[in-house]
Amino acid sequence: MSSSSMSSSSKSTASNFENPPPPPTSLDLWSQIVAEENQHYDNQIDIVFRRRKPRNDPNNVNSKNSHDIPRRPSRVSFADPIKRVSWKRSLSTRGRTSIAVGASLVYRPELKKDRRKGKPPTHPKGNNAKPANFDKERLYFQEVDAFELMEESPSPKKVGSWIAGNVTDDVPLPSICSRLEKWLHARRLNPRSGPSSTLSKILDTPTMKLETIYDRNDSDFRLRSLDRSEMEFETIYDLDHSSSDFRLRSMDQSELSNSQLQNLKTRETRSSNDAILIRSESCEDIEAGVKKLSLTSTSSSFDDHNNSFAVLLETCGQSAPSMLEDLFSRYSGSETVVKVGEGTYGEAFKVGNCVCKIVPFDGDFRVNGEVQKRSVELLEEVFLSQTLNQLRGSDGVSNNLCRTFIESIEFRVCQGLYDADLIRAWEDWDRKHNSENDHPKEFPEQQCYMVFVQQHGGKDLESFVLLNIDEARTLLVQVAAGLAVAESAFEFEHRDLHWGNILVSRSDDSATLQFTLDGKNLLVETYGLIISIIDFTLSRISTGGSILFLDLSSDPDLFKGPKGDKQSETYRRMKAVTEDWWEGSFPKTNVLWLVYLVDILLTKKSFERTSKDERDLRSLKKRLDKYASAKEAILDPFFTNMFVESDMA
Ligand SMILES: Nc1ncnc2c1ncn2[C@@H]1O[C@H](COP(=O)(O)OP(=O)(O)OP(=O)(O)O)[C@@H](O)[C@H]1O
Repeated sequence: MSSSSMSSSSKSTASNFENPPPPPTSLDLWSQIVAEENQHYDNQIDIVFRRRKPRNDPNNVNSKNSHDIPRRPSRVSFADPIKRVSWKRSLSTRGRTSIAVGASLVYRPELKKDRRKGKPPTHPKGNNAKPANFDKERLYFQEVDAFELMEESPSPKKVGSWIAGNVTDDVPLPSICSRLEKWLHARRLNPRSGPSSTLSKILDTPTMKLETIYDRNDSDFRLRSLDRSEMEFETIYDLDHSSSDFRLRSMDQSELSNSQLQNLKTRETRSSNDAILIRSESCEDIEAGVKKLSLTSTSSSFDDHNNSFAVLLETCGQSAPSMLEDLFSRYSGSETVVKVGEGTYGEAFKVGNCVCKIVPFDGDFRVNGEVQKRSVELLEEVFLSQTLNQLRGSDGVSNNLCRTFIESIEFRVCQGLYDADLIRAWEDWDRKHNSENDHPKEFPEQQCYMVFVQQHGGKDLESFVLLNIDEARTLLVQVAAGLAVAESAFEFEHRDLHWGNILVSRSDDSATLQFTLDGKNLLVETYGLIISIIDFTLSRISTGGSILFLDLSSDPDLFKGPKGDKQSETYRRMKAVTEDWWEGSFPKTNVLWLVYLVDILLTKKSFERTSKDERDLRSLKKRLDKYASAKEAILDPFFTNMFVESDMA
């Protein structure tokens, strides 16, 4: 990273704090608390760098063309000096984490250095970070809760200082009084105030309808304390879907693999005999939900972790993790498994007609130089993918439909070793492409994986060879129309639409593709190309009940990429547009990625084109600047000329 890019980035950060975003008007107290928390956490934060490596793909003819600009320099990770890493995404500070959960979660503090929202950390990086001090932290949260108890008890009117401006003084506060509870209460009254929370999302999300109970003595649910001897094979999260309540049952040891048993034993021992039950039930009373989650009383951070793990399992329709081998054999048939790509977190394998993206999670060691994702983060990615799946229309008639977002076929929690076929596929790919990821044979037997089974979307744009301007144009129109549809349906913003996240495949099946935008149909020419958008890690979406987003303000390095590099400039432009308030809806970010895409086509991809084609692309880029959303952009003549048919005015 050049020092000039560093300084420009820090300048932009400073100005953002001088001019805070307007919408969350009542966050003063919140900011104070976060600031105080950050002080307490400063010593625990560690920066690692999320990599998007430049590929040395010998088949990538584009890398040899005259339009190429030099690859951005890689830099060395603090975590593993052998690995190349890029400036991109130091998502060790991944923000799609609940404030509420984050405040209590310290179950692996040596790894999770900065899980809270707020200002970028100013602490020492990497190995210089000091070890966590849990006593201080415990004391701090006790103080915070004690303070709020005092504040609430005498007069509910004091809530005015906490809740956003449109909340009246006569709203009674719930008797429960942790920071989390009060925040959730405020959020219910004013859903747009304050940062969002995974936990509240789980409680709020209408599609999930779940309730979590930590009551080991509640006879209604036939739960009881398990004694030590039973803990050998207890609490396997076996959720009996045949009854209205899911019931926990003991599973026989023979039903589980050794690794599953060991892992579950470990989890349960950590939970100190608390049984966890998940019921499929609407959660109408947020306070009741909060009470039951009870983050402040008896439950430990391990409970929270186990809770999201259990919810993740339930969301995937599982009672216990599967073996990778079993999952893959369901899809592969007689075909061999082939690795098709890798990302910072995921390894993608083609199996039959699908791609399985395997993401290790919840382990307490780094993978590919990164802190592993946690159950709760995967849960949100699953929600997000499920929501985007709805655009495919399988849930019935809708006003907004498209097939541009990769289809998620199944989500599966797995555990155990990579089997021989997967190892072979991984090593084959490594020989050809020189993998930058850790060899999966190093992973322990207890390692958990989230497997996203997806439609095979083809090759990413970085390595795909475009033949002519028609292919470039259909690519642009499909991306723009897809974004417009998702924007309209779910206020969706991708926020990371670089050329590794756009997949391209050739197909003679469909000369045209239909999009439905606000009830109006439009048909676009494909010229034999089908585009699929992947990787929703940074995306923002509104599911109706909740907003899922990644708080990039806690990831300052994302904005420190090389000056002049189109991708890093796009992150910086997004930051300027959002004013670092990532929860907000800013469809302009989609337009910024369209601009990036035009730039990429002009400067990094070679295909048959005339100078008029280049002029057209350049003037499109100029016009894009004035559009506030993909929905506006799609009405540009560059795109409408590609419509074969359209109901749109
Ligand atoms: N459905 C798919 N079809 C075909 N290839 C895919 C698919 N999903 C992923 N890939 C390949 O795997 C690569 C990595 O996938 P992806 O970007 O989703 O992983 P990631 O770990 O989330 O990456 P990132 O580093 O951006 O976080 C992609 O660039 C692509 O080449």
